[in-house]
Amino acid sequence: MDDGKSTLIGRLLFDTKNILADQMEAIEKASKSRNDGEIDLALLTDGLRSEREQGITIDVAYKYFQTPKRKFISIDAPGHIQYTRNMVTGASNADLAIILVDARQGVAEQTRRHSLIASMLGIPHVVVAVNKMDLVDYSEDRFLEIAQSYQELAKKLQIKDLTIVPVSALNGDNVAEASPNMTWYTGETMLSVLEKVNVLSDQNLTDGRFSVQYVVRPQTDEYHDYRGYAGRIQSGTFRKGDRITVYPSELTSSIEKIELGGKEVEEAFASQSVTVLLSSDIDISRGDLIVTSDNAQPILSQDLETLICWMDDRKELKVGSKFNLQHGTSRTRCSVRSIEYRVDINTYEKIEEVEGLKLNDVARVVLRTASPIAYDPYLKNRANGAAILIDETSNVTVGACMVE
Ligand SMILES: Nc1nc2c(ncn2[C@@H]2O[C@H](COP(=O)(O)OP(=O)(O)OP(=O)(O)O)[C@@H](O)[C@H]2O)c(=O)[nH]1
Repeated sequence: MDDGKSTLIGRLLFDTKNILADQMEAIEKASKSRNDGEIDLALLTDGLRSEREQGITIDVAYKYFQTPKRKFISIDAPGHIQYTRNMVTGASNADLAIILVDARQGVAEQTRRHSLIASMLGIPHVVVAVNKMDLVDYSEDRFLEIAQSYQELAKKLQIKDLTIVPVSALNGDNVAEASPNMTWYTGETMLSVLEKVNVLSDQNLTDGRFSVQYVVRPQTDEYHDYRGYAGRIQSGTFRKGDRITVYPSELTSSIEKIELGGKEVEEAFASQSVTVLLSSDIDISRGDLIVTSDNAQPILSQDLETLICWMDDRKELKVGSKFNLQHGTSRTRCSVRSIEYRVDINTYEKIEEVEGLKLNDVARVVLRTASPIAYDPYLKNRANGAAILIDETSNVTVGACMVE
């Protein structure tokens, strides 16, 4: 909290000229009414803050910006512990996580928690912004001290690609432009890291997974033979003629037609929403998973070993607790068979013999589902390896699961 998240995002938008003239005017006006009269870039993201103060539950805030090299979506995961839930839901399909550290405080509990979650979520690239360098006289020694303690943490979490940048979000040092105040730093600016990071290799582009959202069956004579399956491709590519297997039934067929935005296409790939028609009439319903037969197949099972981030502040997760498990478009009941261990947030050690999970606890939990689900291990396929736990009575999301 208050590490400078809003200011950093504001600075990125400002320096990359992604702020509209009218927004800028409003910010200048609002800043003038404050005592120091300096432009407060945090005001850009402050719509969020006033909502939060009114106690309205906000979900993840998305901000879009671009440079000549790339388009970005920034997902704001507010820093307070209670907001970890937003971080989990927002971050499971993120390519890169920026973790902010206040240079005066160094690596804090929140840094450890967010880093653990980034690593659990398999976010492939982590950039640590050591912020407020202006408040520590742009000291190289202070930066190196923080960088070293973060590197130790990163090693334990097996974070693969790590970059640590000293910045001042307020003044713009090393955000989009190299800092004249930290000539000892010879690495890249934050923006240049964001622009160069290789994200294509992070997606699973081979294993076709398509979770059926609707069965399309127009009730008119003209279309009486039409039977399409609409949904979003979670991973991989689907081509006309591909052999497919449907889960959980394991019935097979092949793709006759793919429709994208009302037009027929030869192929479609991850994150596109399409309607698929098959060459034979097999029984498929909402929640089924269509898979390309010639690639790796998912695991079909009722027993799931998962890493869970528990998000309920009222109830604890206990052995025997029952939930609805939402995986892709399928929903099934499940119960907790065992809690193997909980992860200590400070040392990342495994604590065994755990009675129950409290808000924000991260643990390894074995679940048993009422009907089999077709999943992939999360680290192989993030889209088809993640699921959420839903409270049966309140219908609220109470846990995020990464299937192992
Ligand atoms: N001196 C200095 N102050 C900064 C810097 N970055 C942010 N601040 C100040 O730190 C305070 C908190 O900044 P915010 O951007 O609102 O922090 P936040 O992390 O978004 O805070 P929450 O939204 O409450 O989680 C503000 O007063 C900022 O002006 C910096 O690089 N240097």
